[in-house]
Amino acid sequence: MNNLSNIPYLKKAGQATFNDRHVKKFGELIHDWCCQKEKGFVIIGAPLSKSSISHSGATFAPGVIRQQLQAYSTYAIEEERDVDAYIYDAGDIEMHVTNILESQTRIANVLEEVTKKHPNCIPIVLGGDHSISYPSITGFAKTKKTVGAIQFDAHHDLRNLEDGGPSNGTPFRSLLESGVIKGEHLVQIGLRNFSNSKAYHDYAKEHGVTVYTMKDVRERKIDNIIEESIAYLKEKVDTVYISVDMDVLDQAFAPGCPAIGPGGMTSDDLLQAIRLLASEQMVGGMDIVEIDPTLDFRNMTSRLAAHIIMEFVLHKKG
Ligand SMILES: N=CN[C@@H](CCC(=O)O)C(=O)O
Ligand SMILES: [Mn+2]
Ligand SMILES: [Mn+2]
Repeated sequence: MNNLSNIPYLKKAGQATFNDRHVKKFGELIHDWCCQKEKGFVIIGAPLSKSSISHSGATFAPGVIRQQLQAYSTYAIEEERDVDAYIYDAGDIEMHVTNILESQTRIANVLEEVTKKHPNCIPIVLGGDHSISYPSITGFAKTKKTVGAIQFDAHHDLRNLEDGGPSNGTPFRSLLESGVIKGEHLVQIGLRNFSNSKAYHDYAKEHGVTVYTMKDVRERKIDNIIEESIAYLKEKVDTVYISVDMDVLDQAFAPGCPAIGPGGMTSDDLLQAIRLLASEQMVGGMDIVEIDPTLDFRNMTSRLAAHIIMEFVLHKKG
């Protein structure tokens, strides 16, 4: 065997990079999943984007978000604290090539299995388009009592299913219609003008969904909105799942979303919302969806997703 490994300075491809002995990379906290039962976080990729109503390469997002986690350090200077958490990477769920319903069933089954076998691990699901939230929350809810959801989104995602089946425009309609979550247990934050229709706003009102538009976000501090949402859900549900559709952000912060537009949230507000939610014990799961890395600029949107994960892990209580 030609043992090149003995040659000084010759390293494995991709590993001949600068290393500072005093810096720990966030990626070093992430371990392969090997059925541990400890408390911690488990990253699961759900690379489905054939269900998107507009062109989407969100199937590539789990891999790109993982790469971004390798780029940052574990040190949070604002808190003067190093993140010290168990994060497992369970890998990606294999999607069916042509059968979207089959792919969604696989997502539900995996979420159910993971949360059943490892009830102390908090799932962080990386989409994929937003259609993955229906099966993800369905699987997650199987082992929980009453589940509520806080959805960050420019859109209601309450579209009818007749016009296109279970797409990225329908996950919350499906969750409400299947009874997995009740309308009064759903809080939507960041809805924007010209991105929705009256019919779906009416549907949301009729079903008791709490809606905070961008006007609410602009006029009230995000802290107040989150505080109010949690106080409201605490009275009604046992567990809260956060669903982050990255198109809730202004196009300036999230160029890698299929449905970009102006007048959205700042990355600062979204990260602050995540910090506040993470510090609530009842928050038990999260997904991040709608990033198409093929549309992105310097992986800005995936970097922000990585920061959402890092702030969530840093601030998580319970
Ligand atoms: N989660 C996204 N929902 C959007 C989809 C936008 C798009 O893919 O173009 C919606 O229903 O309008
Ligand atoms: Mn959206
Ligand atoms: Mn959405």
